[in-house]
Amino acid sequence: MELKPNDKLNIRELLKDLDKYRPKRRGWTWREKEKDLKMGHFTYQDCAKPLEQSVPLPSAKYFGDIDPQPDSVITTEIASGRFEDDIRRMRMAAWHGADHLMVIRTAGQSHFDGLIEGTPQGIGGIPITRKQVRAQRKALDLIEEEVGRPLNYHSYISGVAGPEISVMFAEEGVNGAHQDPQYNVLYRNINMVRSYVDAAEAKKIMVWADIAQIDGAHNANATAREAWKVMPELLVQHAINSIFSVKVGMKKENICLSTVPPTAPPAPCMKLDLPYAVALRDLFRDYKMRAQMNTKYIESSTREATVTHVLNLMISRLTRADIQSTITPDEGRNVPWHIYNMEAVDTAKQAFVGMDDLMSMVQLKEDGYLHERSREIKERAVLFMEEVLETGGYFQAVEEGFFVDSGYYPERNGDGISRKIDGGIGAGNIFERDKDYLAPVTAHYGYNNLEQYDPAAKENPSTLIGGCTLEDPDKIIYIDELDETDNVHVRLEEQKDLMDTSKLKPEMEWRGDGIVMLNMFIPASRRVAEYAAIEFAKKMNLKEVEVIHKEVMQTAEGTRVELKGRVDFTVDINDLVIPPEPEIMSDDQIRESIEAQPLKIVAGTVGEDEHSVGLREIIDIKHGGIEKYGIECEYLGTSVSIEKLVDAAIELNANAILASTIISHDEIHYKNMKKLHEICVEKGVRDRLILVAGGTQVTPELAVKQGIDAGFGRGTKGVHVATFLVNRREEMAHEN
Ligand SMILES: Cc1ncc(COP(=O)(O)O)c(/C=N\CC[C@H](N)C(=O)O)c1O
Repeated sequence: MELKPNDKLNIRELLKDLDKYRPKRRGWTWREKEKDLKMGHFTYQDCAKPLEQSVPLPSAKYFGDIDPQPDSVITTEIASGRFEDDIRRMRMAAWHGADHLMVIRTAGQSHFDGLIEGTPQGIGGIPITRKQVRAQRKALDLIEEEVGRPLNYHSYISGVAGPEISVMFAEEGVNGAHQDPQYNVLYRNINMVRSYVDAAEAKKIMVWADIAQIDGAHNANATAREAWKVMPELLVQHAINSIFSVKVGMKKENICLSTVPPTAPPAPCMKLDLPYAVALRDLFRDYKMRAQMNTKYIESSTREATVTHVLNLMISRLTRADIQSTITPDEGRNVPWHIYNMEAVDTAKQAFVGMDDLMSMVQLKEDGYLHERSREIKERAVLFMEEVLETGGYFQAVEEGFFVDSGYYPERNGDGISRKIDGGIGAGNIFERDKDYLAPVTAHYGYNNLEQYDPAAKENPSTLIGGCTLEDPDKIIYIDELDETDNVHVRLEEQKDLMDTSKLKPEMEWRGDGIVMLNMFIPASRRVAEYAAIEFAKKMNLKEVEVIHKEVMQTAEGTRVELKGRVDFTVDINDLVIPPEPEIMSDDQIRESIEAQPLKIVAGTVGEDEHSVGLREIIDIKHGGIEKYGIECEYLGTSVSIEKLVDAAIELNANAILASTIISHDEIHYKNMKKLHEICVEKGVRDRLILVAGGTQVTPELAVKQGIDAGFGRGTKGVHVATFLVNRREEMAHEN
């Protein structure tokens, strides 16, 4: 299979021969930094090798459509619950610049004490199964070919089945995984002895597979009553998982500390979060930093979340982020929708390239508040660790509720998460290995009496069985489906009307869900506005209408309301009347036509409007404007009356009038177009003048309805206008 940019990824095709699929490689891939990267007019210092195909930022069009890629790996979290839909989201995210696709697991998979098989639908994420992992890794093999950059596939090796999942991930070429026994203990109440024994095994296998590890410290940020209070303990949590991983044999460049700036505005978050970020990177300078965005202080305003996340990105830029994980700005109101995954990836890309080479201009002060606060956090962390040791070690400290206490250590409020050493899920099921214990497998932690059969096997255990599944994937028992009703084939059958057909339905979470969003301002108080908005949406025949965001503009004057609702109908592409894309002639064709028959225009920004940039770009030769074709342009400036524009055209015997109509309040742009047409008719020159209007809010079809010859909207370039003028003059010559 090969992906073509204009063809959808064929899920059915992808699912074929999954039993024969083998991963192309093992291990994590970091971005290739390119020093002095030249793109367009600019040189970048903190960027990586560009993509071969991508979706640039909207404003890239002003800079020759460049799409510089920051040097940090960028993560997007994928969580729809249907892996077949997630694959499309992964492709979109990869085109927007994500190279770390992190797949959230279905709720509670941590408590499954074995592997799940097949393709059941998940809740808030997918049940991580071999088949789903294979399908997604196989898809990423194709997607990385089309964007031209390796893509890291990631999910979680936590929970009761951690070791089993780590083996499956190693077999399936998974590139990154969360693995932190503290997560099991604190947040999933899995027995701590079991969790550390399992973690040793899982990490050993991750080492073999070169899987990059992300720890679970970020969870304390989200769980603590006041996130900034757990900063000392977070350093301790990072230390525990990091050194445990090193002891198991994990290399430090694969140990990624998961760190979240703990606060968000209106707190003075830079003042609170930057010292912590500095302290962390100071203590753990040999390890990788996986910067996460704040998920705790996030509400239903995607705007507010985005600003908070840009501040988080600034901390990353001021310190270090080897992996920049992104949180969708709609995290605070529902399961992330794919359009917001792209927003989050774009926010990271945009902020990072916007802050390119920042540290060549600014420096973090090494004295004063920043230094003192950072040092104080480290001191508190050391004291915390010392007390853990005094109290009898980690297990004892957990039992005494040391962790996620709402006090700022050494302040204690006695409300930490306490777990019994002999309690929790999986308690009491750790057994000492017998003297003759043997496991002929390549990656295995601890006592393994291989010499009893072959002393040489100690270096290469699986030689005893001719290779285990890590050497011989044909030994993997691949199970296709276990549930005949809850699987991807049933879902695809349900969706068949919307796949490979001309029928379209809007979607937010899943293909065919019909979900749309509405944004409206209601001039009423919050409660009234909410219920009025629902009523409007219902009258628009939306189903299951739900308000997903309310924002007071002023308590009495009005409220902004965002809603979601469902449409039940489809639109057939074949029924759409799509006007042809404006054709453009080659530069030479235009020049030849103008040389053969000179063309003169008058232009101005009409009405009481001072915007001039857009029109100048359409006209001026230095912007690739129409002057470059030899068209003679008489520019009358801004705030030009319609009458003056027409009189100038008559006086100069021009062929055309170009009116810039940027302001669109009260449809003034269309009113001015209508007036332009009418004045030309009144003066008896309408049939010899080409009338063109342009502006960012101009819809071509509506412009022509005002009587002018053409309207040009956002993104128009000189070549579009020049092509139109040449063609329209030709038409008029035939008409007269
Ligand atoms: C160490 C660890 N293991 C497993 C899980 C989740 O695993 P279950 O939900 O199946 O228990 C988590 C959760 N956080 C990861 C999402 C976060 N938004 C992130 O980007 O890190 C975790 O931190």
